[in-house]
Amino acid sequence: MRTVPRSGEDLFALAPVMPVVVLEEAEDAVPLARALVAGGLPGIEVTLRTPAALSGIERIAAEVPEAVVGAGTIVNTEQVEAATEAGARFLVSPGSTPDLLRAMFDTGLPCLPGVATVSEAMALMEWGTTSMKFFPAEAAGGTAFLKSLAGPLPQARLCPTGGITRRNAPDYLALPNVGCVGGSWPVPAALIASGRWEEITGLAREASSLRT
Ligand SMILES: O=C[C@H](O)COP(=O)(O)O
Ligand SMILES: CC(=O)C(=O)O
Repeated sequence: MRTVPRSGEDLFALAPVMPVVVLEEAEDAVPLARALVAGGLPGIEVTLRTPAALSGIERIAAEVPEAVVGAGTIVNTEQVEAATEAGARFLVSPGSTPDLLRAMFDTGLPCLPGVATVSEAMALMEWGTTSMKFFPAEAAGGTAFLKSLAGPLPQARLCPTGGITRRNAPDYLALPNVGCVGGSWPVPAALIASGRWEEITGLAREASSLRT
């Protein structure tokens, strides 16, 4: 069944962890997505950091209807267009600039623009959104930053990413302003490169049971 996320909150509701994928080979996209879905992680962020990323998004969107594939590491307006054309169902950026935000929101897709400061979170709320990525989470203050942010900006809901591990993820997920966490730990490059899909399903299963 195809799930259609309409908001950042819908993305947060998919699973406690959003795997952040760096795809070297487009052929790996479909088995990887199937492995993640089988482990309970249907929301998948494929970062636009490799030449294979857009083709990978296209393949997942076409062939794995149970997955909700989005594009990450969007840093310019051309990538917004390319990701949308490839069939991305949500858009993620590591940071926020006015031109990028306008292009992302114009698509009508759910978006998680990146913030690392209080002013950036406030600027995003002026755009009318309370759903955002907190990047780079560990380097920019981690759980202490999020606890402080919840005082003045309790409406902001974030997906911390960058330095999250299976060990510190529960500390983030316990916070009321964390919608989900993002991380590469369920999708290690070495396991993808050697096609060890069952091991990835195992990591995904462990990640998907982190909360509740
Ligand atoms: O830049 C963000 C990463 O792709 C995800 O962060 P991580 O590798 O620290 O989990
Ligand atoms: C940090 C992240 O998720 C991104 O590169 O979009």
